[in-house]
Amino acid sequence: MTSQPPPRTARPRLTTLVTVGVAATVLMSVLSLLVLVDHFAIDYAEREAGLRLQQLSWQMRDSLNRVVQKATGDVQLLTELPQIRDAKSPTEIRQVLESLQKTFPDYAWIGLANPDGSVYAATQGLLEGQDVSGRAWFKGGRDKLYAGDFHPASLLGKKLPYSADPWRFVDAAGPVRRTDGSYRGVLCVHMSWNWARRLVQTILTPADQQYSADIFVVRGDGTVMLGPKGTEEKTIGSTSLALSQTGAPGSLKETWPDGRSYLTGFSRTGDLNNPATLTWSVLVRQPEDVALAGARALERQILLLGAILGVAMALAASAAARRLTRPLNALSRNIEQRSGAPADTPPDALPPIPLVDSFHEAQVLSQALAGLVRNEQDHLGNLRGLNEKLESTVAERTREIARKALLLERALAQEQSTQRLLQERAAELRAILDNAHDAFIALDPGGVVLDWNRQAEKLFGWSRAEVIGQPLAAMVLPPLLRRAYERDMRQLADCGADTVLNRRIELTLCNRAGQELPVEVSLAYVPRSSGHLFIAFLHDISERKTLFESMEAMALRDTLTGLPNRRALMAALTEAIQRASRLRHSCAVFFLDLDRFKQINDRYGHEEGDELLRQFAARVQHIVRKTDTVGRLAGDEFIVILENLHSDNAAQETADKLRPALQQPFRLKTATVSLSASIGIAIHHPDDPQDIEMLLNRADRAMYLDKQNGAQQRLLG
Ligand SMILES: Nc1nc2c(ncn2[C@@H]2O[C@H](COP(=O)(O)OP(=O)(O)OP(=O)(O)O)[C@@H](O)[C@H]2O)c(=O)[nH]1
Repeated sequence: MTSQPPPRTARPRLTTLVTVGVAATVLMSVLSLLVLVDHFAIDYAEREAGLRLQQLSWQMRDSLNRVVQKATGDVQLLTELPQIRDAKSPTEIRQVLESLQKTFPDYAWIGLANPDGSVYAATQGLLEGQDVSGRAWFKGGRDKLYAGDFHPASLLGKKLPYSADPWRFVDAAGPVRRTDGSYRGVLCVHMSWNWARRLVQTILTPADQQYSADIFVVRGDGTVMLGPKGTEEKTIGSTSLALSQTGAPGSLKETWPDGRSYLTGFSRTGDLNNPATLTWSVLVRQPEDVALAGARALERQILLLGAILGVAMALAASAAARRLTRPLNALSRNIEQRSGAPADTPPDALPPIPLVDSFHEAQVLSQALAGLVRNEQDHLGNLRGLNEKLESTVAERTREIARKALLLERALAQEQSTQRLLQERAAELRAILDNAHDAFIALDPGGVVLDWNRQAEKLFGWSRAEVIGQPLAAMVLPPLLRRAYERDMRQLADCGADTVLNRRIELTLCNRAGQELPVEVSLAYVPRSSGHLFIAFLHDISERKTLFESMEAMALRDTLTGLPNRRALMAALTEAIQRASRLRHSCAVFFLDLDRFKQINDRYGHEEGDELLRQFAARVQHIVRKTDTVGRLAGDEFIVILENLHSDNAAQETADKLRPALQQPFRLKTATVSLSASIGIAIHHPDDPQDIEMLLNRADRAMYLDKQNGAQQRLLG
């Protein structure tokens, strides 16, 4: 049998694995680098941009603060000038104001209002005589220096020359007092907002403008005073605005209402507690994609470089792997050719394993394979030899097994026949047991019933099913015998043999109804490997017992009179003298002999003689006490045993009672006869020797004397 090679599953080639592995490694490295760049470079770029925007915001804030400071400083300077304080005419004041306006053209209007609010003097005479008492600058500048927030021009806008941007002002005002201390009025400068627009141009470098940086100057109410086109004088709300209003400078990334993400630097101008300053939020924003453009470009370059590097490395790895696997492939092809060759190809006809020397590992592998193939051929040779030997051994064993199988088959057939025979024997035995006249009981050594035939069912009244498995003692033994039975069974089980085994013994058992049952038992012991067995055959001997008892009774009775015979009389007399000694009473024996009985026989025949004897016996029995014993000794001789005598006279008295009674005529079948009986009395006292022969002899002798006396009396009479 040739073993099939395991099915070949499709596996990737080494070249593919190396190429993919190198490409994946490079890709992983590039991706890791990208993650690092993203984490550090983008973060760095974000922080740098935020810092730059924050600095721009500070620059703008400082510039705004400076201009407002300058305006309030100029107002303070003017209010302290004597030409203003003590001027006699508006012209004097106008000259001073206009000369200041020339130095700073963004002062669109400078004027002095009287305490009642009418403009006293102003640059270019604008608004002179007009009432400005309602203006914020007038109210705020009456007592102290005051900076007025961004507002549109009202009256003045129409009087000032045309401007591309609408006129917007920021005011600075302060009180003017004459040198004598009297109140002169309020001086105000309207500063055009254009200066702030210019400021943005100076602060934002061309580079910042190119990168779309925007500056917002926002009033406290959120109105944009300065910002990119379209945003001015509109209200905005952003996190950076809210943060800047707290006074803390900083930068953050946020999404503006246009939906774009911006980096925003923020700060706040002025001082909330100083009315001579203005508090504005300065926000400088730059789109996030513009701010981080450098870092993103770096990211793309790395990705591109990584891709090029990956492809290059993968190609190089693929080439290297192909070069490495070439000798291995040659070896594989050779091995496949060898494997595909028919099984009976002689080893010399197979292509030899080529020795590769392109690199060390391939060289070692080819040498190892060549060695392996040599070893395999050697082993194959050995294996063939072993296989042939094994086949011959197997054939021999197969023959042996076939022979043994045949023997086994015969043994089985024999066994089956023996089994059948055994079953037949068992059936026969069962039939024999069930039809046996005796009851059959099988017991285990513990006295538990194992078998119980039909006769046993009849005898004891228990069915076979009821007693199998039950202890025998509980079923058939009278309670008094159980203990003795259990002891005997133990002895039997211990010794295996006993006096009761293989002998017939008589026992009294009881049946289901509790009636005693005399049985004759023969018990046998059967030693067995599966547990010893006691078997018992029980024969009901009730009838035999009854017969025996009646025979025994008959043996002790006189057949003619039914009285105890001689044998019974001897036994009764023995017991009577024993009782007399024991109870300390006297007893007496009467020896009765009919007188001339022979004549009755001779005259009337034997049957009439028998009848006379029966009537005589009945008459004696009738006269004495029930406890006294009357028996026939032989022929016409009778014995009466009187017990429990209180005195010797009592015996005589009984004899005296008997005599006349016995002399009464006896009615026979053919005649009526009268006769007498001679009575001899022998008394036994408690201390007399217990000798019944002697006692009877004494009574006999007394009877003989009595008979003689009776004969003499008859002769004399
Ligand atoms: N009918 C009858 N006669 C019996 C029986 N046994 C003994 N006899 C007879 O009884 C008679 C006894 O006779 P004896 O011993 O001479 O006594 P007897 O004739 O009475 O004479 P005495 O005793 O001397 O008066 C014999 O004739 C016996 O045959 C019996 O069973 N039936």
